[in-house]
Amino acid sequence: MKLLVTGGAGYIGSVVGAQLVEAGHEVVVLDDLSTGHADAVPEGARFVQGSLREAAYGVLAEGGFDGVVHFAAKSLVGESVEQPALYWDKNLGESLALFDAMRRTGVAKIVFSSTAATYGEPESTPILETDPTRPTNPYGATKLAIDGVLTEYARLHGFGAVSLRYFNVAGALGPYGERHTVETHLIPNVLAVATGAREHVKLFGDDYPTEDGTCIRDYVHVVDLGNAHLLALDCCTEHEHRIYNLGSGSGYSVQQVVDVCRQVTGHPIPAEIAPRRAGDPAVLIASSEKIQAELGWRVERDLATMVADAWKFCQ
Ligand SMILES: NC(=O)c1ccc[n+]([C@@H]2O[C@H](COP(=O)([O-])OP(=O)(O)OC[C@H]3O[C@@H](n4cnc5c(N)ncnc54)[C@H](O)[C@@H]3O)[C@@H](O)[C@H]2O)c1
Ligand SMILES: O=c1ccn([C@@H]2O[C@H](COP(=O)(O)OP(=O)(O)O[C@H]3O[C@H](CO)[C@H](O)[C@H](O)[C@H]3O)[C@@H](O)[C@H]2O)c(=O)[nH]1
Repeated sequence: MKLLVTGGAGYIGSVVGAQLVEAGHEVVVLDDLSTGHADAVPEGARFVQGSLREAAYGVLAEGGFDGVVHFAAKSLVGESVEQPALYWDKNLGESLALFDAMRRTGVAKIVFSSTAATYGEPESTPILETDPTRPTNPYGATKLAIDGVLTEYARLHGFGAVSLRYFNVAGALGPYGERHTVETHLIPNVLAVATGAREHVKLFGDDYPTEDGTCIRDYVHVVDLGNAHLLALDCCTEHEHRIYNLGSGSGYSVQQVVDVCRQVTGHPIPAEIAPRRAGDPAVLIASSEKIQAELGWRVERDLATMVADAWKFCQ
């Protein structure tokens, strides 16, 4: 397939872009480099620098595209609370420009990066796709709105769309990995202590109603996540919008993640208990049974592998 990969200079887009190239697809990356890096664009992909609003139509109008894999977004929860209008404009507004460009150029197939943040604070775990969606921050609200637009565009314009709701993505694929200038994610922050870039890691809260008092999350290896995209591309069916959770179904506490990082790196990684981070749910675990049953997706890499691969990447 000839695919437009938006956000292919970012963390997940560069890894999955590399997997798409490896699988034999022709990949064109569109990225404005707002949080990505030009040298992260996967080898073998063509790179167009620009925003979705400025450049998506021009690229798709070249012709020959079979589909779009849409990673481009702003995704810092705290920033979204401080600047909600920026998130509505950049996430929903720019996605609408992309979908309009697809409609005008007759490209109907799309796989979209949705998020666990669309669910908000869960009533029960593991979280099912049919559970209530009550985002607790503008980031999650913009992603939920884009999911809603895709449902309508499938019905009204014949899009064949798949939204993948990622839980906590971690790990790397060789030279492609996570290097955000503003890093909020746990594993890269913990590993930054082992590389010497930070003195210690802060653990945000140890008084949650969990066994060790720290938050529990469901981590999924970015390569397993990429495999789900390959399967999703093959199941995009006109007039249909499917939504799948992507997680491992297992939860690890912040404290357990730090312990795995200590084992993998052999570094003591000093940690300091800090106040809770606003808006963090105590436990987020996905049920990924739907994508397993319908597409045959399987998790093949465990937390130690995610940490080991991220560690190789950041050394
Ligand atoms: N990292 C996670 O754990 C996680 C979890 C759930 C969902 N997601 C979603 O996955 C996607 C990728 O996340 P990531 O961690 O790789 O983020 P990232 O910031 O590393 O990558 C996003 C890329 O999109 C580009 N971009 C942003 N807005 C753009 C625009 N309007 N036009 C063109 N390019 C633009 C950025 O420059 C960057 O290269 C995002 O949609 C994010 O919301 C990530
Ligand atoms: O330096 C840090 C960083 C994180 N944490 C804790 O580690 C856990 C995981 O935090 P991350 O920031 O790595 O991930 P989140 O669970 O907050 O966020 C993930 O899930 C969200 C949905 O809830 C969004 O989808 C988001 O993009 C995705 O990264 C949280 O309890 C957080 O408080 C720390 O203790 N110290």
